[in-house]
Amino acid sequence: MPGRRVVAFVSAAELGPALARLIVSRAEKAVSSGAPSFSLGLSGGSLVSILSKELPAVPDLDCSRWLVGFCDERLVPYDDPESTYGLYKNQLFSKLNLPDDRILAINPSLPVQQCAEDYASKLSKAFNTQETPVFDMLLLGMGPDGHTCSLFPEHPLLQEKQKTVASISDSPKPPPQRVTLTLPVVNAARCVVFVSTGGSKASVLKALLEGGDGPVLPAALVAPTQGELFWLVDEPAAASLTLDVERAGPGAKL
Ligand SMILES: O=C1O[C@H](COP(=O)(O)O)[C@@H](O)[C@H](O)[C@H]1O
Repeated sequence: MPGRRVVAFVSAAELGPALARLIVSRAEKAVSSGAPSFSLGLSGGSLVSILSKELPAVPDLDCSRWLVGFCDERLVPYDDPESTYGLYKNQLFSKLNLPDDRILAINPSLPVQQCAEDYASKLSKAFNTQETPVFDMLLLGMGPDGHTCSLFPEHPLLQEKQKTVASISDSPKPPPQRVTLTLPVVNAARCVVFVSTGGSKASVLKALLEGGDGPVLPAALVAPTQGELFWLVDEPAAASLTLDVERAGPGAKL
């Protein structure tokens, strides 16, 4: 795929600081271009601990102009260990100078469909548009089944073209009720970064990046129309790949 960069790091410990540098560089680019904010969409899962370790370690990081949303979220109270917002609030946001009103979170007390509509209207307001919001950067994970956000293999939500945010009540990965950005929003972003680490991702990563039998995996449908696409992986995840992969050393700047 033209423009896609697949970058392999020896370990997740080397990948983390490079990811933090990439976020900071795109934040500086957005802010210096005169944009009112740097809009960043976070995913849950393994990204929570990577970001919670790496971002607070960036010297003098100024997040006062960041606008942070969620690529997907589980419909559980904030104090539930499955709440992505709850995890970031405790592990990351409390360590950054990120004002509360710059964080766009779901309202988990609403029924799931209303919750998705409510989150969509928060995005519309924050991005000041009735059209597709364009995030400066989205950070995505990929499950071992090839799902990303809460977009699962062979699920009808993969066909969603109108909504910016959708609800799902039958997520194959618990908890079953979630809200998720849709593919049109993901593919409108200026920069999309997948982070995939560990040997459990090796076979799906190969199928996804090199093609394979079976239905198209949700993560393979991520192809930003104008933006950059990065796959940051560690050696265990990259172990089965035969395509050309950039090898990055410590201190790599992307
Ligand atoms: O359930 C989810 O899983 C994916 C992938 O998580 P990972 O731990 O395999 O990286 C995550 O991106 C998504 O936000 C989350 O809701």
